Amino acid sequence: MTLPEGVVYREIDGEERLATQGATVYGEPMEDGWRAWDVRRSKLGAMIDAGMDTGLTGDDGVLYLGAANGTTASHVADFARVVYAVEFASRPMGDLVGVAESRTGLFPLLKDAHQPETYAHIVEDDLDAIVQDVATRGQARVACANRQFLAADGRLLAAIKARSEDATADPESVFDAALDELRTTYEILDTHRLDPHHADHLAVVARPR
Ligand SMILES: C[S@@+](CC[C@H](N)C(=O)[O-])C[C@H]1O[C@@H](n2cnc3c(N)ncnc32)[C@H](O)[C@@H]1O
Repeated sequence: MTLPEGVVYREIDGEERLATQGATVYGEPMEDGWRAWDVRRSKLGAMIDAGMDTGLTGDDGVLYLGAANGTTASHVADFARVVYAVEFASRPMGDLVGVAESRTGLFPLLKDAHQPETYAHIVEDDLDAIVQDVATRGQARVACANRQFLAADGRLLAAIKARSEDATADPESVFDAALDELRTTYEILDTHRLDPHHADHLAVVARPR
């Protein structure tokens, strides 16, 4: 497995953990400036830990959709060149702004990921990756609407939460429908169920068509 530069496995508190270097954010164990990246609390962390090829190399340009209070976005900002972190709820945004204070490449944007035109003047083009974890209805639609920011060889790294689309439907049929919609805009490179840490979530790696 190739980890992005700036992401390592190392022993923290006597346990081999995925880790990045930066200021603490959510009370995660730390050692020598390295922060344990809790894969139970981070879908991208779980994707990397599962050995998925994310295409991230370190020093990446990233658009993060659904940044919440910055648990995962902070780890990405520890190794990426720039992270545009979109979140539409004001409460987690307050925390995210605090997280960005110690990370010069992290730009919190209080925006709706369904409306990329409202941040297209801020976010640069030709980004290396879109990390998406919006856990809301229309997850494939969000990914397709934001494709414009990706470089031709960029990667969509999305976590699709079945229950956010339909709480009663069989997750597999929800995932099939989401993948079909994604295929209108992306070529699917890999998928992986994130159970048990993230129940009924499908991780997707894709590139623009
Ligand atoms: C599961 S949480 C994200 C957790 C975060 N990715 C992490 O690992 O630290 C989903 C977040 O997406 C946000 N969200 C949902 N729909 C959104 C939208 N249309 N635009 C922006 N943010 C959205 C929610 O407010 C919530 O904070």
